[in-house]
Amino acid sequence: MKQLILASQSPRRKALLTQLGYQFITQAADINESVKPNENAKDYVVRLAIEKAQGIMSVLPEQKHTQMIVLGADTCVVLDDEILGKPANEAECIATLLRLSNKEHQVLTAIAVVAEDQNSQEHNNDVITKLVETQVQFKSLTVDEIKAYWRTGEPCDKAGSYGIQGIGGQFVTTINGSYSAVVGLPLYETVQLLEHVGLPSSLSNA
Ligand SMILES: Cc1cn([C@H]2C[C@H](O)[C@@H](COP(=O)(O)OP(=O)(O)OP(=O)(O)O)O2)c(=O)[nH]c1=O
Repeated sequence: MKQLILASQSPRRKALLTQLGYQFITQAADINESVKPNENAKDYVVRLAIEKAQGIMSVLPEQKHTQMIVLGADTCVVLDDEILGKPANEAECIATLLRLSNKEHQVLTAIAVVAEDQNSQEHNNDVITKLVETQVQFKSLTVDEIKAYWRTGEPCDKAGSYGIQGIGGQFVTTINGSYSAVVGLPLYETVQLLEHVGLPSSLSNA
């Protein structure tokens, strides 16, 4: 038997994985999200996705007849090679959204799947990853508009201070890439990785 665990506290990731028809449980991974010196954005999101998945795998109790499979993900917004994180307060939200205003930025989402190696005594678990990059173009924003957006409460827990799936969707003029990746979990790539570790999608006969 296999048990899938989503290493996330994000309601959006939970909803997206549910949308695919997978049975899973969630467990929030508590990791240090600071960027390492000289670490680029792509390396950063991949490292965090792996650390979230491995962090949960390392605290799971061993099950005799069940193989544990943990999925972790991380999303960040990048403008001119700079990572724009979640806003700590209104001023940071305003500063971030003014920078995104009338420009194109990148949203990077990495996913990592760690599958328990039941034959190994040393916990040599396999890790596989995917990185998805999406280009997002914003309309021009005014400070008043951004202040009103902050008051909705939507930006506070979102990378780049906006949610494309919510009220913030009206800022986006075009997107080139994966919508689900911007929200937090790329559906196509998630199925690819899960199928690779023996968890077929609900549409597969495998
Ligand atoms: C750009 C963008 C980000 N986001 C979200 C996705 C992520 O949940 C969040 C980025 O933070 P993450 O650190 O990737 O995830 P999280 O802290 O919400 O959850 P966990 O680490 O437990 O998995 O921003 C949106 O919901 N919509 C958007 O349009």
